[in-house]
Amino acid sequence: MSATPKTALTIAGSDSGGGAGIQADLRTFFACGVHGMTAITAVTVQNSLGVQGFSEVPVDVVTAQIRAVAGDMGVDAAKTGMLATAEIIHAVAETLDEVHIGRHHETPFVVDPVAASMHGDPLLREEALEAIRTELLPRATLVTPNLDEVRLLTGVAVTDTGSQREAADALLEFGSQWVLVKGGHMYDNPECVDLLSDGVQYVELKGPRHDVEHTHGGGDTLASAITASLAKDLGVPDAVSAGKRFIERSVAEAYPLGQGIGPVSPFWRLDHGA
Ligand SMILES: Nc1ncnc2c1ncn2[C@@H]1O[C@H](COP(=O)(O)OP(=O)(O)OP(=O)(O)O)[C@@H](O)[C@H]1O
Ligand SMILES: Cc1ncc(COP(=O)(O)O)c(N)n1
Repeated sequence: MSATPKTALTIAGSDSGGGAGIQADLRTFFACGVHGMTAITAVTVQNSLGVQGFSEVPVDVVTAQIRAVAGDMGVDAAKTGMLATAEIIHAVAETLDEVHIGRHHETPFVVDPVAASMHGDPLLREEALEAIRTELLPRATLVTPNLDEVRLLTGVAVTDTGSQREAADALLEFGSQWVLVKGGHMYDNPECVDLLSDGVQYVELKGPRHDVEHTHGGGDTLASAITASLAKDLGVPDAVSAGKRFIERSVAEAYPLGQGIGPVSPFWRLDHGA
């Protein structure tokens, strides 16, 4: 018998292509050595060319999955990805309080405010943005938006590292403890600069910008790697630094798959032998 590893819960949508969503989260948790658990919110029909459709999971089944694992196995850290509707967000927020997950409890909670796929296909109903602002962000230990999500949530258009700081301040107004404004979409910057802040500290995490077109699942992989480190009791700045190193290697090792955009790869962390 082995020692029980730390546990991480992802509340997100399934990607049939295996590169993003629940599948990206689980393979990242595995590569980071934590036991992954899931509450599936929606089933997408998706491949490397985009999202062809999705069906939401009934709200009571979403919340029952959270209660089932939290009540029995225990959760050391949790994250959200695709939540699809305001109704699901509302129910998830209430259930997280019930099982003591979030910034006002002991268990850290990362919100990746997924609004659309990288192909531009919507994964969140428009009216649900307000539920993310008012119900999820006040409960978040950390929120990890990309630049499109920053604009949707705050109205701030980030074009450079100066406006990244303005966006971080605007996001913190909604009540999360920390924000990470991801800079992957600042394409004219030769580096990928993500800004982490709690309103007191402003930390720029810099890495090389790899010249790869296959970055599907990059945001999910980063948020999951951070969640795995939080589950292992790292503080937020250390967990985010570890996550940034993890995604930088995973982008460098991304592979083509299908006719469109292939996934980033956490396989580098594993033993490639045999
Ligand atoms: N070409 C790249 N080379 C290295 N790191 C990258 C590259 N593109 C993105 N990153 C990093 O990957 C992470 C995700 O960033 P991004 O801003 O692209 O988020 P996202 O849009 O949610 O991701 P995606 O849509 O790919 O799932 C960030 O840490 C970012 O700096
Ligand atoms: C189920 C699900 N969750 C999240 C994403 C975002 O990932 P990406 O921005 O790489 O398309 C996705 N495409 N599908």
